[in-house]
Amino acid sequence: MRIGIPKEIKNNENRVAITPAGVMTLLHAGHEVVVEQDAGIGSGFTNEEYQEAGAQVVATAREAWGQEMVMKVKEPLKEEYDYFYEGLILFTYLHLAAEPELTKALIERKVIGIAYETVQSSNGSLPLLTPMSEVAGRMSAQIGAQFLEKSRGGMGILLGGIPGVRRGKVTVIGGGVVGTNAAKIASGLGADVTIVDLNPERLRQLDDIFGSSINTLMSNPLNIQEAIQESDLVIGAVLIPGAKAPKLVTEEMVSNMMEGSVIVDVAIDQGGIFETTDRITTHDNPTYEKHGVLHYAVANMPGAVPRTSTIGLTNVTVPYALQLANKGYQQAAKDNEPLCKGINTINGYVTYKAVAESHQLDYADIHDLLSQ
Ligand SMILES: NC(=O)C1=CN([C@@H]2O[C@H](COP(=O)(O)OP(=O)(O)OC[C@H]3O[C@@H](n4cnc5c(N)ncnc54)[C@H](O)[C@@H]3O)[C@@H](O)[C@H]2O)C=CC1
Ligand SMILES: CC(=O)C(=O)O
Repeated sequence: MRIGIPKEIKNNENRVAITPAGVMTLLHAGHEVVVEQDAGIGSGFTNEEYQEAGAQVVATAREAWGQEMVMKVKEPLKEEYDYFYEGLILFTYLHLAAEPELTKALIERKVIGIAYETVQSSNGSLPLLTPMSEVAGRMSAQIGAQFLEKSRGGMGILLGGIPGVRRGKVTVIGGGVVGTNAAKIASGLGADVTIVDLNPERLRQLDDIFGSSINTLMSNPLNIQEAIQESDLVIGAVLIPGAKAPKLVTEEMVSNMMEGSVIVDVAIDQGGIFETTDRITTHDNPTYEKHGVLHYAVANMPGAVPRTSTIGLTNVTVPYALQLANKGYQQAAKDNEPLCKGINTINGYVTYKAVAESHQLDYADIHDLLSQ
């Protein structure tokens, strides 16, 4: 199969969908890889390294997009929809529940859209989301700590406090991969951390992992309201796979938060869990203020640490890309149920229920379509 790797064009998105090592893996299996010029530069991989690994380096995005399968990092932007064609296999983050126009474009052009974030193992884990959630979770505590500084717009709190001065309070809503990694870094910085989750079993696991160094709370509106009112930093880390994020924090709750406190809504890529995170921000202009609270809502946080993120991402995506390329997407999906769950659009149909529900579109069962 011929596999194209375009350069990412989102604001400050320096990741790339494949490393030279990944190119070699695909080449050894008999495939061809076409990389857009400078696609890897932001992650520290030169055109020469891709050529030495056996890739063809091309001058334009159109050439990279003109292959049988395209691997990317971020969901395509409007400028890229024009490259879609019937039968293209697009393997990337898609976050379609929060992207009505992209969903429409994929359906109209009959693209086979396979979303990294909905590839799901039988134990419910999301293997192609996990490494980026680890990165974003760790970053969220660092970023929150920075924006609490007075010069960055925050109230001037040091998360770890000092002897004689109280530590900062951090509430993390959602105790999965992002939440756990946020809590690790925040408690490492010395903050007083509370994790809120809906799943009692997950709360038990968190209690086993962290012991008495963090607090756990059952997710309900009252607990959330009380926890965030006294928090300096609140991190949004809830996910219902494939679905639009639930708005768990109302505007009224935000209006009762302390002046100069900070919200980092990591779940913004699925629409965000705060009523007040009503827009996506960029690395260039990452925050805005509402009700005296600083809001950070960047949807590609790992793009800021591209070297770590690209290697972490491609470690997990390349084995799946290899299956798609070796067998074709139909057989690969039939043989591998977790990969099958990644298929969100095919031949003009939406095959991920939560995406169809988000946009009131008809849903088609992928298994029925694959057996036709
Ligand atoms: N902004 C960015 O750059 C990035 C964003 N993300 C996003 O971060 C979000 C979280 O991802 P993961 O941690 O990997 O997901 P996960 O599936 O590991 O964790 C989600 C957690 O939310 C909990 N949850 C569900 N409903 C809840 C509720 N009503 N109240 C409290 N907790 C609830 C679940 O029990 C689970 O523990 C996703 O939207 C993901 O796409 C991930 C990486 C980068
Ligand atoms: C998960 C995602 O969308 C990202 O890493 O940018």
